[in-house]
Amino acid sequence: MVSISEAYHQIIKNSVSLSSQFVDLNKATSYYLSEDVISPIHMPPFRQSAMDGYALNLHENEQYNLIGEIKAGDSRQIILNPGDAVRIFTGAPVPDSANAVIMQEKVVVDENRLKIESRISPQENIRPIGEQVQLGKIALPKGTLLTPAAIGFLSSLGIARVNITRKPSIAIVSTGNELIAPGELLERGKIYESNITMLYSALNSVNFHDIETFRVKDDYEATLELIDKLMNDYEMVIITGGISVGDYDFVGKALKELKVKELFYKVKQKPGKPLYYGKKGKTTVFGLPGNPAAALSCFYIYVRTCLELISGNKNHHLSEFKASSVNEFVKKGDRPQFLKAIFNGDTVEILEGQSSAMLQTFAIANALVFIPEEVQKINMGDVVEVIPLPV
Ligand SMILES: Nc1nc2c(c(=O)[nH]1)N[C@H]1C(S)=C(S)[C@@H](COP(=O)(O)OP(=O)(O)OC[C@H]3O[C@@H](n4cnc5c(N)ncnc54)[C@H](O)[C@@H]3O)O[C@H]1N2
Ligand code: MOO
Repeated sequence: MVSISEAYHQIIKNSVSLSSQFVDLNKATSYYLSEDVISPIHMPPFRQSAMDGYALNLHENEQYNLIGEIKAGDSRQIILNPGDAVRIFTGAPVPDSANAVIMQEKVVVDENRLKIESRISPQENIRPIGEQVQLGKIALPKGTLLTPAAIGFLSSLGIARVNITRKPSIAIVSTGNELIAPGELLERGKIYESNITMLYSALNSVNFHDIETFRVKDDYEATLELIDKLMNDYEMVIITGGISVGDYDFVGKALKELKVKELFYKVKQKPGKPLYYGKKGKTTVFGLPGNPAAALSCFYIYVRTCLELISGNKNHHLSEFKASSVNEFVKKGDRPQFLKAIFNGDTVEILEGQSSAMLQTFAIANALVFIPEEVQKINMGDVVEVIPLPV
């Protein structure tokens, strides 16, 4: 059995970025850049007006001669002498001979004469060439998450394809004779399968979509055969159930037989003690406990960390939040615990019903509270560590 920090460290040590691939920018959302993007242009590419108003060649006096107009998209240069003004609009190119733009609200216009009604400084309301980024400089560094803002920014530089770190192909497997599908008759001893749908949804919620699902009975040969095939066909295999010590828990035995390198098995934590992590060739395998709430906790803490790292995220942190508890909690046993909770920014409520078989509490939680090994009791007002959950 390893500690939580040893387990986490093993994941950090063994999770290597997948290969990179060029994709169209409109397919790149939520991927990480696999290399620096160098700007192919100055942005903005020309001196741009930041306001609708008048471009001026400043002089001592408040009176200007209006000599023309420049709209957004125009390319012509107008030459202004000191005391000249041109009508200009937001985004239009400011003539080289103009040195300020005044908002139209701050002038009075009479035919071709213009009087400015407030002080104006040189370069006011002009966006200089390359203000955001200069040609040849790093626009976004390797490892940047391609959010809508990042995609928009790259688009503004005329970039249509980007080199991203790939995300893994993922197989989710449920094990168990007791599992039936929705619509099937709920005979005594059976339960509806929920881990596959839950993990599928959890993966989608953190932007992983290349997923196939599989079911296997508590049968050693069938388990061995399926895992063997999946380890060859997928880059990540997430198995739920059959990883504990019962006579019909065949996952550990199959992984051993298949010579998967065990990086850890069993973590001193609650829930999720029988968690397994291993690798064979290009494929990572997690054996999650069958108990649904334990499986989901392990997903958020360990599987997601691994997914982020192999997908090129260099800055993944589980939690940077602290909040004061609005209630008391007494820990049973000495294992560190991840507790389902509701976090509202300053305070956090630890929920009733923490059993690893219960999903109802998890369904209303938006965070996990971490209780370290040495803490036995949380008092009202104690500051605790909070891990927010993705929605
Ligand atoms: N003698 C011991 N027994 C157990 C130990 C132990 O240390 N010694 N650990 C317990 C803990 S902690 C956990 S967690 C479970 C984990 O067991 P498995 O990972 O082998 O999971 P199963 O036995 O297959 O199932 C456990 C539980 O979860 C339900 N389940 C499984 N798969 C699904 C699914 N896809 N959808 C919904 N529910 C599922 C299953 O029916 C069981 O109720 O072991 C303890 N035992
Ligand atoms: O580890 Mo189990 O998940 O405590 O019930």
